[in-house]
Amino acid sequence: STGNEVTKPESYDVEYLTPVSIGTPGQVLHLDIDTGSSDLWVFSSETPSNLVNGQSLYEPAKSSTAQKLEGYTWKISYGDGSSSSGVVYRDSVTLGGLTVSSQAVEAATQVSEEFTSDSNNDGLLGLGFGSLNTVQPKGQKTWFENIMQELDSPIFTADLKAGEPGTYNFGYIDKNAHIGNISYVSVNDSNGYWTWTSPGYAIGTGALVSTQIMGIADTGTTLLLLPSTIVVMYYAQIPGALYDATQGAYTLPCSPTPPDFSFAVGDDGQVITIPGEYILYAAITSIGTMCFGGIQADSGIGFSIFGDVALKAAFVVFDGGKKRLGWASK
Ligand SMILES: CC1CCN(C(=N)N)CC1
Repeated sequence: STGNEVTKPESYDVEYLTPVSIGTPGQVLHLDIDTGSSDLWVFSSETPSNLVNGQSLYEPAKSSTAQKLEGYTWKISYGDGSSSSGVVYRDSVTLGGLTVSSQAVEAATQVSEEFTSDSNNDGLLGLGFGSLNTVQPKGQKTWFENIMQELDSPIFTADLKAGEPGTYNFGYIDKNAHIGNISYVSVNDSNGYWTWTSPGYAIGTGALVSTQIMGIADTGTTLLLLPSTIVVMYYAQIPGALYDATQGAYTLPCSPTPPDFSFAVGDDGQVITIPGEYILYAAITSIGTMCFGGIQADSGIGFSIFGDVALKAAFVVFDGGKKRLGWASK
């Protein structure tokens, strides 16, 4: 089988939300598909109403196929300091027309302020590796791990776009969605993420700098987080760019358009070029002409993060069968 689903950007492409149907009859929630985590959790009838602010709720009591996993709990915290926790059901979950009949659905009984204030986001659907799943006493498989063997090919692809809807495909590669070759690189899943190593980068029209950049392909992170040395080099090319200690981030003039940023993939010379305009992430209102940089340092994380700023410049194949990533321009 194969499937596909449209995913829509929130403002500033901060995240992309995808319709997912849970239970019988189907309850449609809009979830943040996140290759950097491995829990499928949702706002629910068990989320205290003071923590709910417009989100759609999963109501297991209204699903004839919901089964409570008695004594099972989950608790997760994300890179940005947000967190959630709760209880666990098994129920039918359909994404892109593909149904997993018994998927662990984690119902939130607690969510942090960041989630309460994000009224369009009804929860997360993790597509990292199952080793990251937080359910106790037994970790649960992701939706992709559960559907994989039904798929024509054990893969899914991400085609995120700047300021417009993109697509997640399951089980096949849409040749019309990419330009030129797909270059594949091996994935080390030992930390549960889609971890790979880029062999180098280029700034603007400059020559490729050969250096290994180990990072994760992460649809759930908004920006491109790279080693500080590279980030300093990039913003040094931009008059007026500066590290704003109050924001804890690099900022740059919103005009002119800054240089493109390219990263290499594989040993066949493939590069993915991020247009400079993607690096003008958002205007910093109080200062007016200054913008928040779409490239920031990965300090303290231990690896780089190829988040949406990078992913929306590429067609990316997440190959669960061969544990590899494929990158193509589009
Ligand atoms: C290493 C961190 C990357 C960002 N995260 C995520 N996409 N869920 C959390 C983990």
